[in-house]
Amino acid sequence: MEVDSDENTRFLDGSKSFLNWFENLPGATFHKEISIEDLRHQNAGRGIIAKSDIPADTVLFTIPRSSILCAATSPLKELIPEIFDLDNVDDQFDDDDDGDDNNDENKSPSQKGQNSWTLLILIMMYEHLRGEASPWKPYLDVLPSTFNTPMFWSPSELSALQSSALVSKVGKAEADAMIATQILPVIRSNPAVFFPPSSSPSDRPVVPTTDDELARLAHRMGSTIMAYAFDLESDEATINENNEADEQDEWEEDREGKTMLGMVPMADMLNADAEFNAHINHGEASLTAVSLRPIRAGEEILNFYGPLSSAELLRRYGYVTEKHARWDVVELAWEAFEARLPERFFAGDKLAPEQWAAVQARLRADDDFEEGFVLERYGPDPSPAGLLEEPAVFGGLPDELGEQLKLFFKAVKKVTGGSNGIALRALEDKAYRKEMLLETAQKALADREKQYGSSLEEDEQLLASGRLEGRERMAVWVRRGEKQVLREAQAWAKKELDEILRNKISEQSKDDEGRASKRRRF
Ligand SMILES: C[S@@+](CC[C@H](N)C(=O)[O-])C[C@H]1O[C@@H](n2cnc3c(N)ncnc32)[C@H](O)[C@@H]1O
Repeated sequence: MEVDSDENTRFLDGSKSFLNWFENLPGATFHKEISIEDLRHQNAGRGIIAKSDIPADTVLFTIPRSSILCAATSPLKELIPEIFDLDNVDDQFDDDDDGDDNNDENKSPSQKGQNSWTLLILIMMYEHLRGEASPWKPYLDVLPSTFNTPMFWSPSELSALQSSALVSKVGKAEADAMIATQILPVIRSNPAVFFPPSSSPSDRPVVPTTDDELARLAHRMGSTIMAYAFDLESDEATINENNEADEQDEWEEDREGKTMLGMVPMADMLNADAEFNAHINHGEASLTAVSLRPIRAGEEILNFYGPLSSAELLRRYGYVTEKHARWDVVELAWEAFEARLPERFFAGDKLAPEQWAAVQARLRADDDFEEGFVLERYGPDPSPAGLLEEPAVFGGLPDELGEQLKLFFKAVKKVTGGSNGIALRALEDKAYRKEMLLETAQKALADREKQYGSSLEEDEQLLASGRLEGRERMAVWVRRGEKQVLREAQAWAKKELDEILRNKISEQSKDDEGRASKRRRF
């Protein structure tokens, strides 16, 4: 990657000032045998490298909690206390069902408590707009201003994902709506807080003035949070669970199941992979990065972002790695599966079109009805030392798909008044139902594969050619991974069906032998 020399200098100076700022934080430590390095040549921004061999269980750096940028440390809490009111959260965009939506309908978004996500966006925007006055300035300066997450891809870049479910999860429209209704009203209602008259205007960044500019800044902060922020666990968590909560403990949001989100300087300089060698421990007064195993000189110090598929890694962090492919998944819509049912199972025992429609409606009205199913491999998580010790293999279709097939046959039985012989047999005979499941799935999976615009082999060739770069390569990587899971699922279903067939043949020949020996005896 060509980088101009000014940009290069800014990048390297940014790392130096950040480290200098960090090392001067009261309570911070930074191991003398590690360093922040420029990894742009491998499209990985900054990362931390071991300068010499480091034993296991070494504290690599310590981050005092007071330096974390979050609801507990932000001065915004004194300036706009109402948005910190966690009992009065506008959860329009909070997609968990924890029932903590205590909206007062008469209040404007600027008077309501934010969820941890929107609150941190506001906190970061506030610090950004403070410029030199922000105590976090050297840290904010090394955070990214551009991203490779699909949120920022053009329609043509997105089209390279073909029919990956990732396309529907990018969430650009939802993010735009969240910014318009949750973020901008707070900023517009508090101009003196976000745009104070500056004694020295050159100290402040170019101030975004239009809604569009502010929305762009909010997107940038939202995407930074997505790729950089930590859920702040607390050592006090167990105490709190025992109902002996220290009311002074600001490190826990007092909402069940939710921890505060925070930006943790230095911890977020660690890149990550599915095999890793460091872990962030959350202590009471500080967080520490600790080596999980011996790290050799020159090795990158890596964290773990979780067992994420390539698509999810790309969606949240804007990169993909070979090792994460073990968690690749593919989604199969029930509709695609159902489309393959009539031809085979009702060929001789047909449902009239109106009966078929009634079955579909009945099934979809069931509380347990699922629109789609996730196919995944099975394999152990990384070991405590951060190593993957066994490969992940495709080991079966989701149980829920089999359960929904049963539900489907119950609907057929109901609609036909118990006159459809195939449905009756399928409900009684588990082995028969399994065979149907496998045969139908095999066809539906082949159909799903065809929904992508290119074949697995073509994608493999493309990736092997070395001609792909950046976003296009990552898109091809994601769709190739999904097709790979589809192939493995089809191979698995075929193997299972072959075994059923072999068992049937051997049962048959046992029966034939039995009859022959009986005949011989008479
Ligand atoms: C928490 S930050 C890590 C520090 C980051 N490299 C930086 O320069 O600020 C997460 C971001 O780092 C990059 N990243 C992390 N691990 C990576 C890896 N193994 N390969 C490439 N990029 C990686 C991605 O851009 C991701 O969104």
